[in-house]
Amino acid sequence: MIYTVTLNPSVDYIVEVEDVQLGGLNRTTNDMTFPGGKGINVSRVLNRYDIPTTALGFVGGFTGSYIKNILNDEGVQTDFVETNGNTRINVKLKSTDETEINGRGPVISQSQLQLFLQKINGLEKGDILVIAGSIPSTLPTTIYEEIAELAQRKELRLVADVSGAALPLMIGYRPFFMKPNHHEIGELYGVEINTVEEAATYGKKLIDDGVENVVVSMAGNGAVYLSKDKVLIATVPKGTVKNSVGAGDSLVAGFLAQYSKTNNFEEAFRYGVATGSATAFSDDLCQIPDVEALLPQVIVTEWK
Ligand SMILES: Nc1ncnc2c1ncn2[C@@H]1O[C@H](COP(=O)(O)OP(=O)(O)OP(=O)(O)O)[C@@H](O)[C@H]1O
Ligand SMILES: O=P(O)(O)OC[C@@]1(O)O[C@H](CO)[C@@H](O)[C@@H]1O
Repeated sequence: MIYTVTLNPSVDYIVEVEDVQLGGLNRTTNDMTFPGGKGINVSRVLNRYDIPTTALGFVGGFTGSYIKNILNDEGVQTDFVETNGNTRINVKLKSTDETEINGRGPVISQSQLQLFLQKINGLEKGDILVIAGSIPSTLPTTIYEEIAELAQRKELRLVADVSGAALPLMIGYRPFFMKPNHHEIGELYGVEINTVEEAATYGKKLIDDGVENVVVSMAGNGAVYLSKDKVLIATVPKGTVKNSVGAGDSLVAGFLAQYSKTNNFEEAFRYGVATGSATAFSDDLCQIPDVEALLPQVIVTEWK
C-alpha cells in the first residue's frame, strides 16, 4: 500500500482574473475548487493509475469534509485525524502571472498529533510512505524527522518531497525516493542550477549521501533521474501550461505508480515526467489517457 502524508491539506481555490488590479474589485473569468495538499495530490493521481493508496494527515471543518468526500467519491482511501478548526483554503490566482496565497491551517493539538503518529506506527514493512508539503506552524518543526525515524524502524520505504530546512534533514534517513526541483537542490548546495548537467552533478551528491532514487525536475526544461548505477536525462513534453499546481506531485505519483507496476526505474522516470506534464497541461490533476498521449515526447537517454 502507498500511504501519503499531508500535514496541512487545503482546498485549492483557483481563480482566473484577466488583468488583476490589487486594491480594486476584480471579477473572475473562471474559478474552480479542488482538494489539495501535496500528499493528497499524489494519492489522487495514484488512484487514477489504479494503485491502492491511503491519504493520511489532518483535516477539519467544512473544508475538511469537502476533501474527504471528493477523495472517497474518487476511490482514494482516507484515514485522517480530525482537527477542530477548518482545513485551509489556498488561493491560486491566475492572471498575467500565477500567484499563490497558501493559508496557515488549523491548530493541531498534542493528542491529535499522537493519534496521527499511532497511524504511522500501524503501517507494515515494505509499505511506501510519501511525506510531502509544508509543516503547519502548530506542529513541532521536527515532525518529519519523527515520521522518518518511525519509517526507518518499521522498514517502510520513505518518499520525501519536502523543501527548505526539512530537505537536508531527510537525506540521513536514506529515503527510497526524493524529487527536489532545481531550485530546491540549488538552495540545498548553495548554487544556481540552470542545466540538466548541473542538476545531474548535484543530484549525484544526494545519491552519495544515501538516497536510493532521485529525480531533479526542472519544470519545462528537462529532468534527471539518478541512482547508484544510473543517471538518465529526459526531455519534457511541449504544451500550453494551464495550471502547474500539483505538477511536481503528479511526477512523484506517476513515478511510484509505474515503479509499482513494473519494478523498472527507467519506465517509472518516463511515466513520472509525462504525468507531471499532463497535469501542467490540465485544469485539475491529469487523467491517464493524457499521460499516455505525452509519453512519446519523453525521450530518456543515459548521461555519461
Ligand atoms: N512548463 C512545463 N512544460 C511541460 N511540463 C512541465 C512544465 N512545468 C512542469 N512540468 C512537468 O511537471 C514536472 C514537475 O515540475 P517542476 O519541476 O516545476 O516541479 P515542482 O516545482 O515540484 O512542481 P510544482 O509546480 O507542483 O511545485 C516537470 O518535470 C514536468 O514534467
Ligand atoms: O503549503 P504547502 O504545503 O507547501 O503547499 C500546498 C500546495 O500549494 O501544494 C500543492 C501543489 O503542490 C497544492 O495542492 C497546495 O495548495
